[in-house]
Order: sequence, then structure tokens, then C-alpha cells
Amino acid sequence: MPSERFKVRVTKDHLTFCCGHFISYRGHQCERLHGHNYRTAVEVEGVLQEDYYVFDFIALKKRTKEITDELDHHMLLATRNPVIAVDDTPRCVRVKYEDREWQFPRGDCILLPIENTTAELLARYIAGRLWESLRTNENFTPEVLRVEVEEAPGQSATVEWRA
Ligand SMILES: Nc1nc2c(c(=O)[nH]1)N=C([C@H](O)[C@H](O)COP(=O)(O)OP(=O)(O)OP(=O)(O)O)CN2
Repeated sequence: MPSERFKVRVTKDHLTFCCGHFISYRGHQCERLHGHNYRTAVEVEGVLQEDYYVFDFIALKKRTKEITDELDHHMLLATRNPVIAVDDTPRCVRVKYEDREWQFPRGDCILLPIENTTAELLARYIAGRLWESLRTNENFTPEVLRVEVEEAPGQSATVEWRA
């Protein structure tokens, strides 16, 4: 009997997050502020469980949506960027790149412990949060977890985590 593996995948219109962002690129340049309707797709691989599924779609959507909802309708800021400085204060977040400065209400921002708000690092951030959520809330560790973040139709980045 050949060995078999199963994969489940969820991607839904409600697993989206609409956010402002800008990234640095080529080491020292910085985009203008703009936004995306990001869309997330999640895959898990493994063996069939006693209910004959790898993992319940419903729980996978719920745990993913908890994370994408946190991000939705916020300005995403990377706190570890080497050229974009982020000063977090109780009322506002001040952001500086060379002679350009932005100021946002604190509640409008999500500060992420990443180097840049690229689709790649947003996918890695979501994967880390989801891995932990599945472990603690669902007692489930996938053999493989893939998170894809689509910035716009036709351009996306995917990260893969293995147990
Ligand atoms: N590998 C990656 N490349 C780029 C990323 C990224 O996250 N990962 N991000 C950007 C920018 O943030 C930018 O928002 C995308 O730029 P662009 O492709 O020009 O966006 P458009 O939607 O305007 O694309 P069109 O195809 O021209 O409509 C850049 N690169």
C-alpha cells in the first residue's frame, strides 16, 4: 500500500484584512503609505484523525479569523525595521524615515515584532500565531502548516512550518 498524506486548505472572503502599510526596500528606500485588502489561505497536512479528517475546517477558519480580525482596519507597523523608526507612546505612534514623519493614533496601529511588513513576514507572523493557537486552543500540532498572504490578486507569499 503506498503511503498517503492529506492536506486541508481554507481561504475565504472573511479571512481577509484591510490594512495600511509601507515597507522599506533595497535596504534604504521607503514606500509611500498605501493599503491592501490582504487575503489569507491556510493549509495543514497530516494523517487522518478519528473523525477521518486532518483537522476540522471550522476550527481552522475560526482560529485563523481570530488573528486576521485583530489586524483588520489597522495601520501595520514593523518595530524591527532598520531604517524606519517607530516610537510607541500611549496616545500615538510616531514613525520616522529620514526626513519623512507620520503620526497615527495608538488605537489605529498594530505594532508587529517583525523587520518589514512584507507579505512574507506577515505570513510568518500569522503562522506563528496560528501554530500557537492550534496548540493551546485545539490541542493540535500540524505536521505541516502553510500560510499564504496575498497582497493583491496574483501576488502572494507563503511560509511553511514543519513540526
Ligand atoms: N516579495 C515581495 N515583494 C514586494 C512586496 C512584498 O510584500 N513581498 N511588497 C511590495 C509593496 O508593499 C507593494 O505594495 C506592492 O507593490 P506593487 O506590486 O507595485 O503593487 P501594485 O498592487 O500597485 O501592483 P501592480 O501589479 O502594478 O498593480 C513590493 N514588493
